[in-house]
Amino acid sequence: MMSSPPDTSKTIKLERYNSYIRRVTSTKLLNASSKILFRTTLLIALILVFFFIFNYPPLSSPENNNNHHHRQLHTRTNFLSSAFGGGAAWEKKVRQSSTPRRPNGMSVLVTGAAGFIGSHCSLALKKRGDGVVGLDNFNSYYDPSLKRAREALLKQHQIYIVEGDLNDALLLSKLFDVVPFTHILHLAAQAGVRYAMQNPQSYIKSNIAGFVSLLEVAKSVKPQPAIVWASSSSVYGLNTDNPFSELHRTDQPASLYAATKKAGEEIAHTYNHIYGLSLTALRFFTVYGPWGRPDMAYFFFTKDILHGKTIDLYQTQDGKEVARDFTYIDDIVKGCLGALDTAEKSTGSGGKKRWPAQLRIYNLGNTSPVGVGKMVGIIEGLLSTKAKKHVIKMPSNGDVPYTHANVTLAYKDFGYKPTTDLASGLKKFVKWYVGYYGIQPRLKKENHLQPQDSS
Ligand SMILES: O=C(O)[C@H]1O[C@H](OP(=O)(O)OP(=O)(O)OC[C@H]2O[C@@H](n3ccc(=O)[nH]c3=O)[C@H](O)[C@@H]2O)[C@H](O)[C@@H](O)[C@H]1O
Repeated sequence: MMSSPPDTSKTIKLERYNSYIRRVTSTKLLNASSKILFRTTLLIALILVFFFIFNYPPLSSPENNNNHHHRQLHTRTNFLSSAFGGGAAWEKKVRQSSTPRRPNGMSVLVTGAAGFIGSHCSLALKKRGDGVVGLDNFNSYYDPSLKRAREALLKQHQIYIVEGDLNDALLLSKLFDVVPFTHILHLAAQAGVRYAMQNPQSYIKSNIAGFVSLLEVAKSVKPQPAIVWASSSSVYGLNTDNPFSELHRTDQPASLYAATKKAGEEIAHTYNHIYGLSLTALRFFTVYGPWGRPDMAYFFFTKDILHGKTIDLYQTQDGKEVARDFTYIDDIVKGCLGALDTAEKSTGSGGKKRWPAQLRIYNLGNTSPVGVGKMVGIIEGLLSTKAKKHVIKMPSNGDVPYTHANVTLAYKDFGYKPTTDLASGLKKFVKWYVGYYGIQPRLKKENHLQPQDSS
């Protein structure tokens, strides 16, 4: 008799049930362990964030940490440091470059260090043993490759230029965290009188907003640095008294460029008055020389004459030649260093002044104006090439007919005495120009125009 098959349905059901329980349990276990993993990761992340916000090791002097505003900026910059190449290696470069090599040497932040006057002043400061760190945004107002070449020259002298903008308050604050600068030589600006009609906002951005951004940081740090900065002969505008004295009126600017420089002088007054910042404005008069600015007339006249291109020579409305108190770069550098050397310490702390601080304005010119026709004549002689001239009435574009500096005040306070006449200065410029651009013009032997590499 065939026995009936055993009834397995119950066993199968039980096994299915068991395997279902096993699957559910293992999934639950898996879920539980991922939850633990997720929560642990979250906790670690929170601890890290907390650590970075409140416990990041301070880079600044202990005084800085007393300043709440400054500390807030400081904390935020730590997060951004990678954005502008911060970090240990960056800080080391900044520290090395800014360390003075002479007793009681200065530690100077030079803004616009890749610019014409900025690069010359940085080199002069470094050569005499002061510490220098540059700041420059390398904008393309004129050929940035010239700015890069100046940067390379400074690098050969162990001067580091930080690439950044004046309006980047976090970067400025970070720089002061790393170095307690004793001085700022503020030369970064949107220059050029006529370009202001093409790009007015760039003047507001650099010369007003950028200046205020720098002053805001300078007034907050402890100790506050002393500031020497570039104003301009153009502030005399429509003034007709001659030679221009610091006592003459400067409330009639002829260009937006001049207006922003004049505004800078008023803003400087405010920061001196409220916060006790020591501020010195230098009114530069048409500065020229090796490594100069390609947007300036002497520079592009040289280029155009060499290329056989016609140049425009401006005349006043009544048919007179326009003239400038052209000032050679080496004289200007001496003036800048003299102003830095006689700058007194700022007097503010914790957001207000403790007692009145120094506030100064000086003309730095050459004291002997030269007509643009004569200037072109000198260049023609040096290049042994006749210029193709197009004499026109000065367009109404912000230009002024005449500048002439009285420098008595700068002489009295720091011995400023220009010593280079236009012919000698232009000779040095042309030597540099033909060397830098690798040009061999039909040089007269007697001009001795062998290329040189710097001034
Ligand atoms: O002292 C300053 O504070 C300023 O100096 C400089 O301005 P300026 O004195 O105007 O120099 P610059 O342009 O070289 O013109 C020189 C002469 O050539 C005449 N000029 C100019 C162009 C032209 O095509 N033809 C011409 O005759 C022109 O009429 C003038 O007579 C700086 O650029 C400026 O940034 C600011 O720092």
